[in-house]
Amino acid sequence: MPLPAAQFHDLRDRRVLITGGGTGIGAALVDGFVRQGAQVAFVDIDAATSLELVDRLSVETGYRPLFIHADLRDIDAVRRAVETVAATLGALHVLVNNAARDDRQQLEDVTEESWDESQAVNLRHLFFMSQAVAPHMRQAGGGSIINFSSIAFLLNMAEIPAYATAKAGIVGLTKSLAGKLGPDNIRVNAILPGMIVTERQKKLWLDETAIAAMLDKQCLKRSLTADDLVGPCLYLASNCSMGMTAQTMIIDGGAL
Ligand SMILES: NC(=O)c1ccc[n+]([C@@H]2O[C@H](COP(=O)([O-])OP(=O)(O)OC[C@H]3O[C@@H](n4cnc5c(N)ncnc54)[C@H](O)[C@@H]3O)[C@@H](O)[C@H]2O)c1
Repeated sequence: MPLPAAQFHDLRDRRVLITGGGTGIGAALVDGFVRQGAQVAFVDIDAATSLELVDRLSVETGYRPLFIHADLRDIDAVRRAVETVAATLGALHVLVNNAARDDRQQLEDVTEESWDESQAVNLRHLFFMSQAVAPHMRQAGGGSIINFSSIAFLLNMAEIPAYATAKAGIVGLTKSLAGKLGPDNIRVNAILPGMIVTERQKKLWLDETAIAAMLDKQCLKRSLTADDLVGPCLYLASNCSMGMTAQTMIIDGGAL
């Protein structure tokens, strides 16, 4: 199903930073913000795929998003990325904290190291990204931070104890940051996707049986794709949602 070509005119020239923008939902978001005429930067650990995206968008739209190759588990690299974006594009208006890695693990196999690794890749950088962008958003007169959580933490899924904990933590983080940053006109909201059929999901976890089981739960009887997240994210970034902060938006085809 093609995306409706909605334009959020206030997003033109807005400076936007997206984490994990190289593939999956993040790549659809980079594409979506570029097509709004925003100035887009993204961070990813996967340089090859990210540079392919930059080249494709450059050919298709004439705009080259700024790609920063960094590992978000490294908090110094997180801070450097924000400073690079601010120095190159100017003070940021929008941060989309999207990067994550939904590794499966059995209860008995979780170690202290694997637990900390999961929180580092799925939770910690969202706080430090937000901390680093807040002064730039204040300078810009306000901003919007959009944190990607997941409905997975509400589904009693046995094989993702650390990931589910991180995704639940993102909702708490969103509400705390919204309370702190609201007086500076910085809004903070979370998106909880349901089953989104991306290349990685198809390769690792989503066989026909898993897709059929989720479609059975959904009200909408089609698989959602990365494009289904673009409109909600643009809306949360735009002033169209200017009264909305500290909220969670569930995009799951009605699975919950
Ligand atoms: N796909 C789904 O079904 C689904 C469901 C619920 C929530 N989500 C959430 O949506 C967001 C995007 O998911 P996705 O399915 O597109 O994931 P994905 O794995 O396809 O993409 C994640 C991106 O983040 C990057 N990344 C991972 N670790 C990184 C690191 N340490 N440093 C820098 N970049 C890193 C990856 O290279 C990749 O480009 C995630 O927060 C995920 O938890 C996805």
